[in-house]
Amino acid sequence: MIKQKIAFLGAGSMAEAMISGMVESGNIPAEQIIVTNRSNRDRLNEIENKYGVRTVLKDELNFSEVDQFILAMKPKDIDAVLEDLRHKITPNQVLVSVLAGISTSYMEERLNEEQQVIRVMPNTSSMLRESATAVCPGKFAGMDNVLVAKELLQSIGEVFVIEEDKMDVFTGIAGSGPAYFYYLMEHIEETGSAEGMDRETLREIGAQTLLGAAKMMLEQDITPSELRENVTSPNGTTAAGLDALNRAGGGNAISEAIKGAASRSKEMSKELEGMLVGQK
Ligand SMILES: NC(=O)C1=CN([C@@H]2O[C@H](COP(=O)(O)OP(=O)(O)OC[C@H]3O[C@@H](n4cnc5c(N)ncnc54)[C@H](O)[C@@H]3O)[C@@H](O)[C@H]2O)C=CC1
Ligand SMILES: O=C(O)[C@@H]1CCC=N1
Repeated sequence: MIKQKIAFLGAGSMAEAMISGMVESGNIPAEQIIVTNRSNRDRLNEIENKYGVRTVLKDELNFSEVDQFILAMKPKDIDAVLEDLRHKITPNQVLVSVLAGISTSYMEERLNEEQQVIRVMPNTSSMLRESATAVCPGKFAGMDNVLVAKELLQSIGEVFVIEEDKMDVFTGIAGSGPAYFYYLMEHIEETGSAEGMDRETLREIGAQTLLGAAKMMLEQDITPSELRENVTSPNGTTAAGLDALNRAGGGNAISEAIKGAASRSKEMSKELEGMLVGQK
């Protein structure tokens, strides 16, 4: 059971997915989770009523009672948040950031000396405790706090400790990844309904097919290529489908999606730095 007190700075969709999974897991009591935003009390009330966590506006937060802050605002708001936190936090407190594209050094440089920062990348499947989450400690993060952050994140899915230079591609694969599968499902529904099937049934069929394939990959000791070959009879339907997929550039499209998201992630800290220079 996690004993630390956690405060979410930000109460949007990513924060809610994490809160939901954490509370559901029972690994941390809801009363040890405090959720804040800038001014939207209705949203805080909604979160409080749904999950039983404590909520306050950010300016009402008692900073000294918090062990780990989870930064869950948009990347564009990071400078204002760090400027505010710099004056309020102490070196024994930890900042866990879910922000895409914002490096640990970007945050460390804008805080007081030797502040503990941990960069993480969950995804919205946290809500069902099925996230694939990356963790990457900054250079001042203490091992005991990294372990607590890991334990917290394990309550919302699988955790992968990775090096920071892999964080952008991880974001392209797993942070943004659910959207690619939803996009795939949108096309499955579109195509099936054009053939006269109803969308609700198609959603179940598509999702079950995806879930089955995901479980085969996780639970069988076989590579995806071998699994694909096992589905593909010579001169059969799968061969025809894969051939059409290749001709339409399916494999390349997936690579390009990951590279596009990763390159956007790389760009984001730089863009913020550019914005600051531009303002001077
Ligand atoms: N949505 C997703 O699938 C994922 C999002 N992320 C990251 O999570 C972060 C949040 O994303 P969303 O939840 O989608 O955004 P969102 O726009 O839904 O939520 C942002 C929240 O931050 C609050 N906020 C802004 N400034 C604040 C401050 N100074 N103090 C406290 N709260 C403040 C806003 O009021 C809002 O509640 C982003 O940085 C994103 O890169 C990471 C992984 C996946
Ligand atoms: O689209 C974004 O920037 C965020 C980060 C990963 C998923 N959503």
